[in-house]
Amino acid sequence: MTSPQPFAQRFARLADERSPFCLGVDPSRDLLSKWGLPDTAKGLADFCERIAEAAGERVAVVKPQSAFFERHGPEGLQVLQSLMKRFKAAGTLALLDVKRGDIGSTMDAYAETVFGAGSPYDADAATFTAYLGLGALVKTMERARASGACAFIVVRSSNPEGTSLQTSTGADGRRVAQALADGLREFNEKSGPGVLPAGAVMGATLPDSDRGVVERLGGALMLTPGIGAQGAGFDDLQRLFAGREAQVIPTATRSVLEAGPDVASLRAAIERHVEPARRFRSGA
Ligand SMILES: O=C(O)c1cc(=O)[nH]c(=O)n1[C@@H]1O[C@H](COP(=O)(O)O)[C@@H](O)[C@H]1O
Repeated sequence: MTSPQPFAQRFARLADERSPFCLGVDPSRDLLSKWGLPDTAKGLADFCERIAEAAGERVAVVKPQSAFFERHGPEGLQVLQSLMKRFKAAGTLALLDVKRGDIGSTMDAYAETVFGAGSPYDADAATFTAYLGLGALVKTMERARASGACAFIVVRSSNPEGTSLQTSTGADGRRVAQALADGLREFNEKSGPGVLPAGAVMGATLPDSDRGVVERLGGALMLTPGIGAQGAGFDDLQRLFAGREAQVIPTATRSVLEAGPDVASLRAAIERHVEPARRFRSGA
C-alpha cells in the first residue's frame, strides 16, 4: 500500500492552484437565525449546502467547528460528516476544528475518531490543545503522520485570554508557547523532510513579540485565525509571518458567513478573502 501524500504537500499544491485561504464554518444559533434558518439539524444542513455551493473549488481548506454541530446531537454530527465528505470530494482539505486535549490513552481514542481512512471523519487535519502536555499528543501526531494528515496544536491562540498562560515561564526557563513550538519543530524534524505532521495554531492577532515563537516552529504549517471578526487583517499576516508565507493558512469564519444567506453574496465575501490570501502567499 502506498502511504498517503502528506497534508503539507497537498496544501501547497491547492494553495498554488486555488488560494491558501481556509474557510471556517461556524453555524451558530445567531447565524442560523440571521440566515432565516431553524435552529435544528435540518437548518444546519441547509446552511452547509449554501456554503458548499458558494465555496465551490475556491478555497484550499474548509474548517468546520465541531461545537456548532455537536450541539444538535447525533443528527448534527451526521451533517458534519456529510459536509466534510462533500468538500473532500471537491478536492478541498477538511480540517476538523475540535481542539481536543486529554491524557495519552484518551487522546488515542480521539485520534482514531478523526484520522485515517475508515475513521468516522477521515479528516485531513484537526485541532488539539496541549494543556495536558505535548507528550500526551505524541501518538495523535504519529497517527496524523501515518494518515497523511496534520495535527494543529494551539501554540498562541487568537483570543486575549490565552496570553498569560501561553506566555508564562516554565521550569526550564522557556515560555509555554516557546516550549510547544520547539516540541512541534522537533517532531517534524524526526518525521523527515516535507512531511510536517505537526502544525501550529498562531493567532493573526498576536503582537510582534511572538515573532520569536514563529521562528522556533521551523517549517511547521501555521493556521492563523483572528482575521475579520477578531480584528486582525491580512496586513497582520505580513507583520507576523514575513518570510514564512508558504507555511501560513489564513483563515476567517464570521467575516465571510455574515454575508449569507445569499449564495452570490457569500461567494463575493469568499473572494474578498481569497484574493488577499493569494497575494500574501506570493509575497506581493
Ligand atoms: O483553531 C481555531 O480555528 C481557532 C484558534 C484560535 O486561537 N482562535 C479561534 O478563534 N479559532 C476558531 O476560529 C473560529 C472563529 O473565527 P472568526 O469567526 O474568524 O473570528 C472559531 O471556530 C474558533 O474556535
